[in-house]
Amino acid sequence: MDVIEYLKGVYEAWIDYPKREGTVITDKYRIQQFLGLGSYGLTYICMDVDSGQEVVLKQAKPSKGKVGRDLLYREIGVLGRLSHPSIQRCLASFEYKKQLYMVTEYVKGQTLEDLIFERGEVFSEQEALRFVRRLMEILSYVHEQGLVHLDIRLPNVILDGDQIHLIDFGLASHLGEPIRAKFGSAEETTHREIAETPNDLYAIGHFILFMLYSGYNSDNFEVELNSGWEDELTVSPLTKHMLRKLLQIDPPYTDPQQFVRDLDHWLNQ
Ligand SMILES: Nc1ncnc2c1ncn2[C@@H]1O[C@H](COP(=O)(O)OP(=O)(O)OP(=O)(O)O)[C@@H](O)[C@H]1O
Repeated sequence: MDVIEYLKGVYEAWIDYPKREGTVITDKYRIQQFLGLGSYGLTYICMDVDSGQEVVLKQAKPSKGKVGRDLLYREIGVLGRLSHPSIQRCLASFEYKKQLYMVTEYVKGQTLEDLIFERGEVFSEQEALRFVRRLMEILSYVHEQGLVHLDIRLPNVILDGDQIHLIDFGLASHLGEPIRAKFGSAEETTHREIAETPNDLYAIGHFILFMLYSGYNSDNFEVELNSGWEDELTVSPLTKHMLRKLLQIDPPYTDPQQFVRDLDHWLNQ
């Protein structure tokens, strides 16, 4: 690494350094906990001191400059179009000391990633398909609004009691738009795919595999997920059929409702 790159890294880490707990933004949002540093934002749990409500505050990463702001503006625009009990509402957006912020509802509960990998939750085939059927209701709503989520993954699905929430609309695109790869990722400049519902269905296929592998005894989870799930998992022929279509091994579902019909058929048999 040359000296310039090194100094740039040090400078970025310094300007992106998370704010301390207790810091108050615009006299209204008191920072309670830093949640994480994403590809273009810093996210905190805050207390809205006026309403006493816990909210999530996302700040565009200062080091990403205009690009970070544009991506956060985009996410604000996407959330503004959505109104669904399982999707966090955008409560406000504002500029403060030349920084852009977005305020959304705080979703309590645990991500599917934490449930499976930290708490060791195991999902049977039926439980996994029932869960995904409910997730498809949320996703169908998103698709009906002309959007594709493009980041359906275990950490972006939260279970709060019996309620499922879908979060992280940072990559969401309008149907037919060219897909932007995750900011800073290796494919950033090479991705040319168009955003379509099968992109989300493909991710749903992987999502189901992760849920089904929760009951699989092995030390080498990742490797096996990418290789022989058809040999390793014992699932019904219809589940295998659905997975092969979702994962585009067989001709994919062109309409998500075809998948929902197959799911309903499985669940009602
Ligand atoms: N509304 C929310 N309620 C609860 N937790 C949230 C909410 N929004 C984000 N989080 C959590 O905050 C953390 C940071 O989220 P954020 O979307 O900023 O970045 P990321 O998802 O980690 O990265 P990237 O932006 O690169 O996808 C994640 O752990 C996420 O689960």
